[in-house]
Amino acid sequence: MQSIGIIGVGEIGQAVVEGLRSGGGAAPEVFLSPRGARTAAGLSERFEGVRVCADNQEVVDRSEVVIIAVRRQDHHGALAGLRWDDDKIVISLMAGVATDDLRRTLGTGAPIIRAIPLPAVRERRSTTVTCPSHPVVDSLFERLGGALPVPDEDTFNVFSALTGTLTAHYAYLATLTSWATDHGIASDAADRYVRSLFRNVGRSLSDETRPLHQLAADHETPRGNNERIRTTWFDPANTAALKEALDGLLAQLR
Ligand SMILES: NC(=O)C1=CN([C@@H]2O[C@H](COP(=O)(O)OP(=O)(O)OC[C@H]3O[C@@H](n4cnc5c(N)ncnc54)[C@H](OP(=O)(O)O)[C@@H]3O)[C@@H](O)[C@H]2O)C=CC1
Repeated sequence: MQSIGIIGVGEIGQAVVEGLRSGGGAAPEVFLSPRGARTAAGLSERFEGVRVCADNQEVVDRSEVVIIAVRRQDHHGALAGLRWDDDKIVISLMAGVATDDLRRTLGTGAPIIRAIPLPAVRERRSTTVTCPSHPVVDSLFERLGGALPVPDEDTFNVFSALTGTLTAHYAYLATLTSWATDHGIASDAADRYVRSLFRNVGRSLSDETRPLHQLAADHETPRGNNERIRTTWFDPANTAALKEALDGLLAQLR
């Protein structure tokens, strides 16, 4: 692939460009849409071969692969009226926009692939779910940390819902910290300790030989403190509430 365009240069668009340009190797030319002007200008200053286009049509015209990374509510405004040749490859990062709906908006027979890269693609450390599998798209995301192709949008939406749990995890950690400060611990000490605890959890997750339930068991002394919190807080009602929230999100994504 020689050229890649990005329509919507925000948080995730920027991370993709940084990932493509970090780590060396031949990188495609990158053409950016002009909105998100400061971010786009910053990227073109930092990286050779990254240019800001005059408008979204120029991004499409100059690129073999076009990544759409605008917010769902902005996509009609960003895309309506653009002309797409059928030999383009379109990658949509927008959560909750079905491929058939996007095809109607774009009015093209070009392949449309949905993908869920996460900000860690900037360090080439995120596994990106793609749907359906496409050799060019999968090899692009392999380069950014790994591709996990899935065959249909029902499956894709389940992964998309899982992605929606990330900030709840950070909020959980922040709640632990604030509980400690309520008990008189200095907030910087609580913050430092909670980060240290869960950084080690992150490291354990890299060991893919142990299933997740076994990781939990391996960290738990029978009738010890961890078992107590797991069974008194993460009880069946709490588990059901989490699954219900995920079901609600999945229904909205379909
Ligand atoms: N953030 C993430 O981790 C992930 C996000 N996504 C998806 O990617 C999409 C973007 O998310 P995110 O990067 O967080 O959002 P941001 O709000 O950070 O970025 C969206 C960008 O789109 C730009 N934009 C708005 N309208 C237009 C237009 N008409 N033409 C060109 N660009 C336009 C905005 O410009 P301006 O600033 O000028 O308004 C902004 O720079 C969403 O659909 C989201 O679901 C998918 C995977 C992960």
